[in-house]
Amino acid sequence: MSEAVERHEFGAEVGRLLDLVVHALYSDREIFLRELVANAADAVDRRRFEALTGGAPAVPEGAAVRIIPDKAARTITLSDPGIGMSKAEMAENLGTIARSGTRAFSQSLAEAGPADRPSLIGQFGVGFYSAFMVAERVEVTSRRAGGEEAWRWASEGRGDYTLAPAAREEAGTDIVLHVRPDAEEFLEPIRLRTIIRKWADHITVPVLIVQDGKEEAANEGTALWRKPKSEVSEESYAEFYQHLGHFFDKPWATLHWRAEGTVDFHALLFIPGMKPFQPVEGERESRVRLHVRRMFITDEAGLLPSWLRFVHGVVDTEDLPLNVSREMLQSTPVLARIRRAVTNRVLSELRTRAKDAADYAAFWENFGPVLKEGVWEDAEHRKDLAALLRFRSSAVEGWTSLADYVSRMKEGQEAIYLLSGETPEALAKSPQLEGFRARGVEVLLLSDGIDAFWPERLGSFEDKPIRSITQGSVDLSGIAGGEGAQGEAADVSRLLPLLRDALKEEVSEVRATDRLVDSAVVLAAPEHGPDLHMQRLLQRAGRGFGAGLPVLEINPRHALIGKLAARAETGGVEEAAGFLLDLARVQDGDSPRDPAAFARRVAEAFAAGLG
Ligand SMILES: Nc1ncnc2c1ncn2[C@@H]1O[C@H](COP(=O)(O)OP(=O)(O)OP(=O)(O)O)[C@@H](O)[C@H]1O
Repeated sequence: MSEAVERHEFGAEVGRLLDLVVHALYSDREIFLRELVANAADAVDRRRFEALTGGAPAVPEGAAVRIIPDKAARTITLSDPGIGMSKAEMAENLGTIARSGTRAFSQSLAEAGPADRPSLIGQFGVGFYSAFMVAERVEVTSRRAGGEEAWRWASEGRGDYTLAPAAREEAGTDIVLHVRPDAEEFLEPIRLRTIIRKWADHITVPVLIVQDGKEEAANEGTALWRKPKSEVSEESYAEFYQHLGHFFDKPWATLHWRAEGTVDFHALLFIPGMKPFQPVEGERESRVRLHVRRMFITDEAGLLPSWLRFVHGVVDTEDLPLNVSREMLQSTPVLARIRRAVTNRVLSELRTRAKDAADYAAFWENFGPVLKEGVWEDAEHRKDLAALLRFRSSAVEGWTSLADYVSRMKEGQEAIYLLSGETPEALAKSPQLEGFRARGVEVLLLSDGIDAFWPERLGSFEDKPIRSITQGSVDLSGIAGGEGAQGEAADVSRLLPLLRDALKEEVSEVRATDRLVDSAVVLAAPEHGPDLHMQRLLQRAGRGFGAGLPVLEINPRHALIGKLAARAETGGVEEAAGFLLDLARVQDGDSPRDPAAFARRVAEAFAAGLG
């Protein structure tokens, strides 16, 4: 080994990951080619874009990814004139795992069925390592576009890799795979061509297989989105969709159209039929790809608002110059027009599909929470989005819409009521619902994180105000039908001031309520300001201070309150006051202020009850 060769350990997780990739995906080994060709084509696209913006020398005429199998040497070489990698980039990109750890990957691998496994490689950004499924040694020689030196990275896929100075005339990357004895099938040009056809046909950079000095195109490279709809089969759409987003199912919706007029573009968009393994919530920006006259420009043009970031696809326009710069992408009215058109088209598709409740539910369960973000942050589309929302409800099974809720509202009911919290199961059992149930008034049950936020922004639907039932006092007396709370109400006029006094540090008000039936107490939020769920979120974020104190509501028809009201004459309700507050907290899924003391008291009471 020459002195210039540096030996490096892999980042801590790489070794284990390599092992996982090589063994778990053995039967899908052919995807190594898809991954390496996709990386090479990406590198060409990236160089093209950097050249436009002045950073890198232009991509040479006739740029292509070349695959060169050599039976005698038992190697496969992939060569691309792309952006290349500097020494530091090689160490970073090929020696560590940037995006996600081994644990997340192996967990997903364990959960996924065999058919789904190949797509995980792409989703976790570990495609390069799939080379070791077929190679016992991998050498990567690369020269960064704009750089002077070339470096060679080499590894046998065990604990370490080496980096050494190398030579390469032009910018780009060569990857040499020393094929394992059990993977010789991949030295056959025919086998390679079949794999490219299957996995990489849509790659717009030409992919050539080189044999005996002759080059043969392996991919069709037609831009699928520019073909007329009638010429594209469902399978081609599905393949392209799978290739784009590393999916393995069928898209829930395929939108393929050509816009002509004020702005000219082709678009092919997919709404996935499944949630990606990487939570959508993590990534905020739309990754729809922008092409100009077929050529890939960027996937960071924000072609859709972030609340539609689950949509994948391509928009290809004639109306931008090929040398569009980053600054221009931000300011050009052409893109603003495309954005508007594309957003509206997706919304109209959702509206149409929402007419079939079962079909729409499949979409809603995957991406509903993301769509709700739009109600919160996008004033322009808020109204449209409100009609697309779906909810669990205290009155009906399955999903329901705001329009359906309004159609079921009772005579005299003024508002759309909702309750938000952590899980649908806990919400359905909440004592907050008792009075509403007794009067037959429906309440929408919301359990996504974003639900604490958007209802306030929407404010109303079809002129009916939207109200959280944990906020302020709720007056249900004007609603027709349902008798509400039964039984005699105790006189709590003496009890209330005593409770207020005992709890003055902890609640802003204590009052009688008729919204309870079986429970003795319940907490509510003050009329103005955040509702209870929001208060809890604020508290957890360490911002409870601004949230204000809750209101304690007591049920004068409950035996416990009746007995305390009688005791109020003689005093001694301070201790009971704390207990009532704890009781209300526990009902909402919070901890009592002193859990041990609370538990002791409940045990004593239970024992007394046993006689
Ligand atoms: N031929 C290449 N030319 C330039 N850079 C490359 C090349 N191949 C790989 N890289 C770099 O190495 C990184 C790691 O590649 P890998 O396939 O493991 O993950 P990824 O490409 O980030 O993920 P995904 O394949 O899911 O998009 C790439 O992001 C890229 O920066």
